[in-house]
Amino acid sequence: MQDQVSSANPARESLLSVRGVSVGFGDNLVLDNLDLDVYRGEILGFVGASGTGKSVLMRTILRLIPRRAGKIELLGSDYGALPDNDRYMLDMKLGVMFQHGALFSALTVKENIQYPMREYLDLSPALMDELARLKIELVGLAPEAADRYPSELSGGMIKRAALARALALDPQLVFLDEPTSGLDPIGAAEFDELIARLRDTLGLTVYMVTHDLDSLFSVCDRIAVLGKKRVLVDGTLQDMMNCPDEWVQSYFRGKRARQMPASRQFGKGSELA
Ligand SMILES: Nc1ncnc2c1ncn2[C@@H]1O[C@H](COP(=O)(O)OP(=O)(O)OP(=O)(O)O)[C@@H](O)[C@H]1O
Repeated sequence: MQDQVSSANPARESLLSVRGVSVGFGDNLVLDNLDLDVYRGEILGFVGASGTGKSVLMRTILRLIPRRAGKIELLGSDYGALPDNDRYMLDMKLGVMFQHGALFSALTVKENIQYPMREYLDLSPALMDELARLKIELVGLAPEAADRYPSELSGGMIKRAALARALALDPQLVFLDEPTSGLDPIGAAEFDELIARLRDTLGLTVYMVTHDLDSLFSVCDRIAVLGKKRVLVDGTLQDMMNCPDEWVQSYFRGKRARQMPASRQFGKGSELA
């Protein structure tokens, strides 16, 4: 692995393992020989300057974009090498929340949540209603939200409904693309708390693309920084502080970062320099 600063830990179970991945469009090589791990039970915050390829990597992991080289293992399996039925089972263990929610506008919240259930499971309408009700409660929406259409929801409610849909099949690993973007600071903090609670209560593993320093400081167990077409550094906030890269320094030691209250500075087992 080139000169990446890494906290790769063979003792922990990696639910997502990315090795030597390269992705490009024509002459534009966006990712070059990139390595990354996400470990069971953690919230990984994935950051990087605009246009560095955070969405491209997430879409590549989800097989929405082909890669030119490299290997990706999800929950210990190489998707491409699996028989169809095992791929189907693997898909069910992954949840995705795209930026802006991407709810189906013609479906109610309940119908949106039930969409993956209809696609992957064969359940009675009564059971699907009960499951949707539980997911709605889990993400902190009022029961009445079930019959509302996305156009009738606030930004925060849309995020929660999209999270409920991502959790519809009880996934092990959830991908969140900028989950707090567009929310006011209180709404964003509440959403962060919800994600942390789901990690703690459901043992959820979370891959979160974010620009939100609050989220990085308060709920992420580990951070990975994308730059120069690869992961420049990954680890705790302390690792970010010690990274000599100029962008990492200005991001984590810049004015916005210094304004963070000490009480919001980092979860599990790490301390600020
Ligand atoms: N479908 C595509 N076809 C061609 N180029 C693409 C495509 N998708 C992304 N790119 C290019 O890949 C690069 C990385 O884009 P990407 O959207 O992943 O950046 P990002 O880090 O997610 O940015 P932001 O933080 O602004 O969302 C950009 O140069 C973009 O133009």
